[in-house]
Parts: sequence; C-alpha cells; structure tokens
Amino acid sequence: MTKAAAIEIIAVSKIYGHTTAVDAIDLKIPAGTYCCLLGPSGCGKTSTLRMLAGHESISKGDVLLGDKNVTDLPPARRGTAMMFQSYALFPHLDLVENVAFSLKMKGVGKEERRKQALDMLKLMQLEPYAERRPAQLSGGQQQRVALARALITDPEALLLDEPLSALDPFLKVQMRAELKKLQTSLGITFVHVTHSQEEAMALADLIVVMNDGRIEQAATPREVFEKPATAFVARFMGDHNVISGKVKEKTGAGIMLEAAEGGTFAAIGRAPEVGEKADVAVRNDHIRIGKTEEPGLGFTGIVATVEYLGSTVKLIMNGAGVEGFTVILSDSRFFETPVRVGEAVSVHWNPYDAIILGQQK
Ligand SMILES: Nc1ncnc2c1ncn2[C@@H]1O[C@H](COP(=O)(O)OP(=O)(O)OP(=O)(O)O)[C@@H](O)[C@H]1O
Repeated sequence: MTKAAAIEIIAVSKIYGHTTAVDAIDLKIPAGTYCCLLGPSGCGKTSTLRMLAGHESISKGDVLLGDKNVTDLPPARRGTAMMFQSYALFPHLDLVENVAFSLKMKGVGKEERRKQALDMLKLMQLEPYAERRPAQLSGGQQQRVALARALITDPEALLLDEPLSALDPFLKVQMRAELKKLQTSLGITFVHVTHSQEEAMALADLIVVMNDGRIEQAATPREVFEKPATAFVARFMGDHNVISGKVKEKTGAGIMLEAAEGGTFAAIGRAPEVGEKADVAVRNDHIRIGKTEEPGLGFTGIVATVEYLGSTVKLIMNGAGVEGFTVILSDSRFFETPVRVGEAVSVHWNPYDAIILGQQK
C-alpha cells in the first residue's frame, strides 16, 4: 500500500445558493504529503474536502488526482477515502464487519474480505477487539476503526474531516502522533481539516490557511509561522503582534512604519510606497524591552498585565496607538529587571524580526 497520488485543485468554487463557500481556489498537494486545511469556522475547509471526496459537487473548476480528472467521478471511483468527524461506524456490526463493509459492496467474497479486514485491524492494533461492536470501544479505538475502514479501500489519498475533535485533550495528542506515524508508514497523501493551528503545526508538511472561501497562504508550518503572508495568517496562527501604520520612509531592505500615535518601527520585506498603509508582524518572543541602541525605533508602552508562566513571562502593553501588544520574555530576562503593571517601558526589536504583510484579500 504505497501508492500515493498528488492532488491538484484548479480554480475550484463551491456555491450554495447565494453563498460562495469556496472561491476559485488553486492548490497543488504533492504525492505523499500530509496536508492540513486550516481556518476558522465557515472558511470553506470542509466544503473543499467534501469536493475532493466527491461528497459535494464542484460548482466550478477541476480536481485532479494524479493525472486523472476526478471532477465528475463518484466517491468510490476517485481513489480517495474519507474519514468522518463522527466516525460514522455501523453500531450493529462488529469491527470485522464494519471494516469489511466497503469490500462487501465491491463484491469481494466473505473469506477474502474477512482476511483483509483482520489484517487492517492488526495494523491498527485492534485485533483483540475484532468481535466487539463500536459502542464497546473507547473513543481512540473507535477512531482507529474508522481509519481502518477508510484505509481498506486502498486509497491514493485519505481525507480526514476534523478526525481528532471528538477526543479528550490527552487522547488527542496521542492519536495525533499515531496519525502522523500512519501517514509516514503508508506514504499516501493525507488531507486533514482542522481549526486548530497547534494540530496543523504538529502534523502537516503543508499547511493551507483558509479564510472566507480563499487560500491566504499554503506553505510549510515553519514558513507559515515565520513568514505569515497576511495579517489574517499572523493573527490566526497566534504568537504574533500585528501593527498597522503608514510607511514613513523606504530603506534598503524594507520600510520605516509609523503607527497612528507616534511609534516608529523598522520592518523588512517587499515594501509598499511611502504614505501607504502597511501591516507588520513581529513575534511575541522576539521583542526586547528597555533601552534600544537605535534611538527613535519602537515605542513606549504602558504595562497592562504581567503573567508569570514558569519558563516565560508574558506582558501585555498599550501605547502609541498599539493596543494589546504582547511580549514574551524568558523568566531569567524578566527577573533581571522586572517591570510592574502601570510602568512605562520602551519596546523594540531587530528590524529583521518584523515582516511586512501582504494586503488582505
Ligand atoms: N449545504 C450547505 N448549504 C448552504 N450553505 C452551506 C452548506 N454547507 C456549508 N455552507 C456554508 O458555506 C460556508 C463554508 O462552510 P464549510 O462547512 O465549508 O466551512 P468550514 O470552514 O468547514 O466550517 P466548520 O469548521 O464550521 O465546519 C459557510 O458559510 C456555510 O454556512
């Protein structure tokens, strides 16, 4: 079971009545990739997945699996398998019968389908429970049955709709690791829908951040985190401050940005013109407080909250038209020169740690 197919989505839209749920998206998912479709509720990720599976018709555009155009093919003829959020197991069938169900539909003989189902249950470490019904299993075990049932069709791509959402936090982290291991050992393409940035970061080779029916960014987890393409991505991924202002000056590598009430920030990236508006993102843990060697850079903020988090301390600051600016300091750095709520503190960073964001679509 090592066949994997690349997926190509070409100008695909999903329109329900007057709602455009997916708006002419383009995406290439290389064969064998673990891809996470990530975004807030209603952004169109489930509609996209269901169009890949063939459970939802494609309003416009094409979907290719390998070199096959599957746009108009029914689910069973696409080479994909889907695992549903609710697992959709048959309560009255035992695990062997649940897992063998699709083989029965294909007309595979009883002995052969029982053998294949048992092999698949073995792979999922469920062999001892083969005669049980789904209600007699834990949440994690039910999820593995649902996976076994999807994988027995020998798909080129597995599509997973919020597969971990029904599990408690501890099991979620454990099953997350199992999913990754499974994908790596099978080598097939996984497309996994989630609204959790942590889940996407932990699992994906390719994160596709969606917003309002469009793709904001498709890149590796590291790139999405280190170089968010838009203010939406920076905010959604978290751990960043997003500052809006006007370009005051263009420098060799970037811009000087001026916030509404006076702070000046240096940032690096493709620069808009002087006088234009721009958004800049800077990671919470890449910020320094106290004196800067470069006078005039950064801003003076008033400390609104101080939270001790063990290895780090989190400050929230307001000032210079920037509200809720978050600074994460190591505990040792903070306790060298502690600051208190209400104190005015100078805030600054290396210009290379601030990136200019693209305009939101
Ligand atoms: N069958 C439908 N009929 C009409 N509108 C729909 C239908 N399914 C989804 N929508 C709308 O399309 C948009 C995208 O929905 P979709 O389920 O793809 O989003 P999502 O990102 O997966 O959200 P969630 O995380 O809440 O499942 C939403 O505005 C939703 O209300």
